[in-house]
Amino acid sequence: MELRLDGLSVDLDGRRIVRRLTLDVPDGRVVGLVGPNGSGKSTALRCVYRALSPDEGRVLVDGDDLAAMSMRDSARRIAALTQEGGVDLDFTVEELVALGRTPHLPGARRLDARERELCRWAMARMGVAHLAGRGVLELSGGERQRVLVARALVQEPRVLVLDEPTNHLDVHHRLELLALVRESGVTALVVLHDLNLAAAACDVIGVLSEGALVAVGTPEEVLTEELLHTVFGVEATVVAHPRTGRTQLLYHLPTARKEA
Ligand SMILES: Nc1ncnc2c1ncn2[C@@H]1O[C@H](COP(=O)(O)OP(=O)(O)OP(=O)(O)O)[C@@H](O)[C@H]1O
Repeated sequence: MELRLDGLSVDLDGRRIVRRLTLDVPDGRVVGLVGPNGSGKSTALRCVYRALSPDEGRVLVDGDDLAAMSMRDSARRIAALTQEGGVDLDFTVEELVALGRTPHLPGARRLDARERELCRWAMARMGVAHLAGRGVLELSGGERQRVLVARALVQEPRVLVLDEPTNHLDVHHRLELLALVRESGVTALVVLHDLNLAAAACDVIGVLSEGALVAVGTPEEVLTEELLHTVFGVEATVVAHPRTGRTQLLYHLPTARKEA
């Protein structure tokens, strides 16, 4: 299933936050959206999971305009792991994970045996099976994040939208999560701050700056020393990973300016 952001513009409080953003996520590919703080990444993603309607442009899923779909219909196709998808009700872990099935449950139907097995699989896959009976409010930030990923998995989405999914996760779980997204074959659009993780995990990277897409291509094409300097204001040396050959960045700490 392919996702297309087609000329999206978003105005908030009279300010244009996203400017004519067009970006394709081909079927089964992982596309990263990166950019400095405040460049409009989360705002663009919010249009995809329908927390916002764009002022211009459309979001297309396999050519179908999201705006013309029912919320339930789009929730069957798209799962989102968001910054605002917090948990404020005291569900147990297994209850929260089971809620991922909601878009697929007509009326008050209960989970069937396959769906219960799917929930167990997702909790095991995210390493939270041992927390099944615990209240989600008692979990650490990283545990909770992994529970939310398990909930997104049981939704069995064709498109996954992830806003900074590695927040709160230790390095092991960061790598596991991105490997899982890659292996799952799901079409994924993911906002990442860590450019080395983006380079390792994404087929294509789009770079937003002040709401506009200023570069798009493979990590190797996009993550140049010049772009890092002009868009992010950092100095870095671009190298090829000695084992995988993929682009990686070695950052230079800014030199402290000496007082005159
Ligand atoms: N509801 C809102 N009302 C007004 N302005 C908003 C609103 N939400 C976001 N903004 C502004 O839009 C701009 C882009 O915000 P957004 O969260 O999309 O950026 P981002 O690229 O995801 O940033 P970060 O990397 O810091 O998470 C920011 O200047 C922000 O202050």
